[in-house]
Formats: sequence, C-alpha cells, structure tokens
Amino acid sequence: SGSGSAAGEEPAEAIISRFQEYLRIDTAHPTPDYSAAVKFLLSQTLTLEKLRSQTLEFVPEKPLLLLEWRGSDPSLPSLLLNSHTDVVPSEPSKWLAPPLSASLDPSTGNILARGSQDMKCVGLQYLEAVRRLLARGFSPLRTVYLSFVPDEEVGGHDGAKLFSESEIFGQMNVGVVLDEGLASPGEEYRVFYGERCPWWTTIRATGPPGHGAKLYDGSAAENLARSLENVMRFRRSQLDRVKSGEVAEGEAISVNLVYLKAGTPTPTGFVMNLQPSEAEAGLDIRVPPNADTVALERRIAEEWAPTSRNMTFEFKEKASVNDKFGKPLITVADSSSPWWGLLKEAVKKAGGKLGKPEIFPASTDARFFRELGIPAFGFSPMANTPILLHDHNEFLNKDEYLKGIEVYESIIEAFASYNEHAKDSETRAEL
Ligand SMILES: CSCC[C@H](NC=O)C(=O)O
Ligand SMILES: [Zn+2]
Ligand SMILES: [Zn+2]
Repeated sequence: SGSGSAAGEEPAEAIISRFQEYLRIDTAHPTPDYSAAVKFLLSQTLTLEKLRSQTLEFVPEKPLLLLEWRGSDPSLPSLLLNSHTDVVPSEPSKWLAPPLSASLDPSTGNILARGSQDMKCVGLQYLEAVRRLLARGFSPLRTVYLSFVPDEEVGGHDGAKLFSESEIFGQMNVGVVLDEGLASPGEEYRVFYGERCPWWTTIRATGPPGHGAKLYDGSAAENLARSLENVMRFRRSQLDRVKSGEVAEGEAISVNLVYLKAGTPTPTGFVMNLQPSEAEAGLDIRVPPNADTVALERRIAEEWAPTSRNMTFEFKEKASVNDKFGKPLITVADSSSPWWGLLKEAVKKAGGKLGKPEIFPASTDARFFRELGIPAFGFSPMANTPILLHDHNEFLNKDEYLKGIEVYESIIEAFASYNEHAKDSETRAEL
C-alpha cells in the first residue's frame, strides 16, 4: 500500500501530531475556516489511493468533504461515518492554554483544544482507522463513506441537512450511520440511539403601557411573568424526574429561559419609569422522541402563551419527533438490530464496553439521517473523560484518542464486512 509502514509500526507521536494539526485549524464560529480544514483532510488521504474524494458545496464557502472507500459489493447498503468540522467559539482568557494550541501536557498526556471532544477527535479517528485497515490489506464488502460536514453547531441546515436531501446522498444508499456521542467519565462508552428535538420557542406578551408607579392589571410584563412562573414550575417538575432517577436526562423535556426582551433602552440602560407594552422571552425546549407532543403544544398554547393574557408564540425551530414514515426518530438498539449487535461486539473485541443506549440530550446531525429512516448511532469513543464539550479547557487524553482508533478499526471492519444474506444461506444450507 502507499502508506509505507504497517499500521502497528507507526509511532504514536505521528498519529498524535496529525490530531494536533487538525485541532489547530480555526474552524470556530462565527468565521470557521472550512477550506483549511478540507485542505488538511485531503492532504491526509494522499497516500490512501483507494479513497475517492469529492468536495461538495451545497452552500458557497461551506465545503463538505466526502470520501468513498468502495466495497467489493457496492450494491449493498453502505456505511457512513459522519463528523462535523466546525467547533463552537471559546473564551481564550479562561483557558489554561490557548484553545487552538492543542498543547499536550507531558505529565498527563492530555491534549487541550476546542474540538478535542466535539468532534475533531472522531473525524480523524475514522480516518486513522481506515488508514490502518488499508495498511493491513482489509477489503470492505460494503462501501464505506466518510463525510466531513460544516455548520453542525449552527443547526446543520447548510451542512448535513442539505447533504441528506441531495441526489448524491440518495445514490450512496446508506444503510447505517455513525455520528457523535458524548465523553463518559466512567469505564463504559456511552452510545445514543436517538436525541431530543429542539423546539426553540418565543413567547410574547402585550399589554397597556403605563407610568412606572401605577399598579394595574394586565401589563405586558405581568402577562409574561405569569407565563414564566408556569414555565419554571414545569421545568422543576422535569428536573425532579431526572434527579429522582425516574428518567434519564435525555428522556425528560427540558425547557430553559435563554433570553428576555422588554423595556425602552437608553444609551446607558433602560427607561425606569415606563411599563413596556411588549415583552418577550426565548425558550430552548428539547423534546424526547417519545414525548406527548400534542400535550406539550397544548401546554405552550394554553399555559405559556394564552390568548387570554394577550400572548402569542412562535417556533423558531421545531424539529419533528417522527421520521418520514411517522415513526419516532429512534434507531433500534436491541438484539433485533444486526447493527446494534455488531457495534456491541466490535467495541468489546477492541477491549471496550458500551453502556445502555441513551437519548442524546442535545441535538446532532444524526437526526437528519434518522429522519430518512436510516439507523444512526451517536458514539464518540471517550471513556474515563469528563464531559467538556462547549466548555472551557476541553481536552482529550492521547491514550484515549489512540484507543478510540482501535475501537473504530474494529467497528468499521465489522460493519463493512456484514453480509445480511450470509445467515439466510447458512440457514438454507442447514434445511
Ligand atoms: C438545532 S441544531 C443545534 C445543534 C446543537 N448541537 C450541539 O450542541 C445543539 O444546540 O444541540
Ligand atoms: Zn458536535
Ligand atoms: Zn457541539
């Protein structure tokens, strides 16, 4: 093969410095340098002649890199390994070292960088695993695709969404997707079979304005505040269900107040003696796939934004909890799914252990693939690691990173070799 040395012989330092190089590319919002990321990733594939690459631009300046490793039977549904290239911004002054330095602490082996967990680790681990499989002459039965997509952190509309709706995507005949998960502080890896859907909602109240000294019924601020009392009561009831252990984090409905808007601004603050005629609040609501959405929508309309209190509401984002067949947007994760069985076994074979499948508490690009009815697992192989995505001092230990490459090597081998007809023919042979 063109990669030179065999997989096992490559020094860990070389693998780690490639990871650091990717982390140092500034793909932070609001001005992610996507072209630099794609250029770097392409440079990583130069020795991998079996990979065909394509740069897709569904939106100008937002390139998506698609790599294809053709299987020996391309008619079988393919495996898609998806990762996003963008990262969230950071506040460098609150970090131990600059977030783009990807500095490695020699005493701990921790690599500190924005994106070290979310999710440049995963993107490059896919590629490293493929590099090793190629080096040892593995030949996939199913085609394996790697997609490096832009804009996940700002909703995925110009990235994974357009990709999933594209003609190219249809031609790829994707049978199963791997996308991001979360770090796990314990020994077991976390794995996600669904996620909560964002319902970003604004509620608005109106009411008569008046002197700041006047007490009267039905001001906009009073109308909104009454709603917020209801919102907060509901929020506490959901949090209590999580705290008591009745449900896991991803199975409760979360609602958080993310902004408040009212009053008359002045150059130095706000007018203090005028009651506003309009008041608005922003709610980040996350809805688990099995939630009673009819009841929730009724609650929003009747308790949080009732017309009786002069209120209206609007969904800025309202992701569907169902796929295109009307089924909840979840991937089967039990013994009835061959992919689930393969995933569990492959992780075990690499010396790891999967925890119970969970609902991802936030959102990922996996929802666009699940919407098409394609099974998708959220999985980032980071055990013994505090959850630091979007946080200060995000880091990943170099040994966890290297271990994750072996885990993906095992998973890709298992998925790409899976022949669903083999079992049938064996059974037929027995009969
Ligand atoms: C609705 S798309 C937003 C995606 C974002 N993803 C990760 O943090 C999130 O807020 O969950
Ligand atoms: Zn992410
Ligand atoms: Zn993120």
